[in-house]
Amino acid sequence: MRIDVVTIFPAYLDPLREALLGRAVERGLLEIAVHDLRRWTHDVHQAVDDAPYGGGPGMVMRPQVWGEALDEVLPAGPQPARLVVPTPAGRPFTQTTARAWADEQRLVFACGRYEGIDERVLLDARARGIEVDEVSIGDYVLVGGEVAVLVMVEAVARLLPGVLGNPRSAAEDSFSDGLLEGPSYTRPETWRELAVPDVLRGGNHAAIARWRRDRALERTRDRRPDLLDALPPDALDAADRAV
Ligand SMILES: Oc1ccccc1-c1ccno1
Repeated sequence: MRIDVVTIFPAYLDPLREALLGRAVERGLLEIAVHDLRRWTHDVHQAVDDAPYGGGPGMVMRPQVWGEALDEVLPAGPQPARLVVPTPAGRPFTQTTARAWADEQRLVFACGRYEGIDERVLLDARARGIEVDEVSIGDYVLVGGEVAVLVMVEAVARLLPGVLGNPRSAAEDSFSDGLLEGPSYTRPETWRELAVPDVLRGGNHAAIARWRRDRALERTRDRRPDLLDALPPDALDAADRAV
């Protein structure tokens, strides 16, 4: 997969070169290119924004600059690329989104700032046959899209073959079965007079699986009842419903 990010703050994306993602890039599992949007300005001030039509606070990012940038980064014509625009007004980005995007050949992220990007940039991209997703990483407002891109790129990249050391990690993490993951423990057996649950040390794999499922159901019911409501009717068996 190739990922392109267009931003006025390229250094914000430096964490993509670190740790797990950095190693994935070095191993050729992933290609990441970060582009400074100001490269496509032509004025001495490298202006990327202007006052909003209709008035109101803040500034809007100029279509000319974004249009030239995306013309270069996302050439015209049918192509297996998806343009992702993080915005508080977007559809929710979820693990389901991450799984779907992990199958894409190319993802291009447009980091908006200020009051956002002129709407015509997205209309023009769609008119050029490009899939455009406006997505939100949560119900809160950031200063710009860069942090949202870091979140989404990590969520997608960890699902790519070979990126995680153990593929079971992605298959068994939270949301993989529609539930939140339950509690985890490691050595020592007792720490500050707190003991690891006996069942986890007993070696009975069926009992361990049941215990973990029960804790996941309890946690999901307590913290995210909406996820339980969204499960398909046959997702919970009688033992689950008894929890
Ligand atoms: O609040 C934002 C500002 C700019 C770009 C994205 C966001 C955002 C907020 C939540 N998800 O994305």
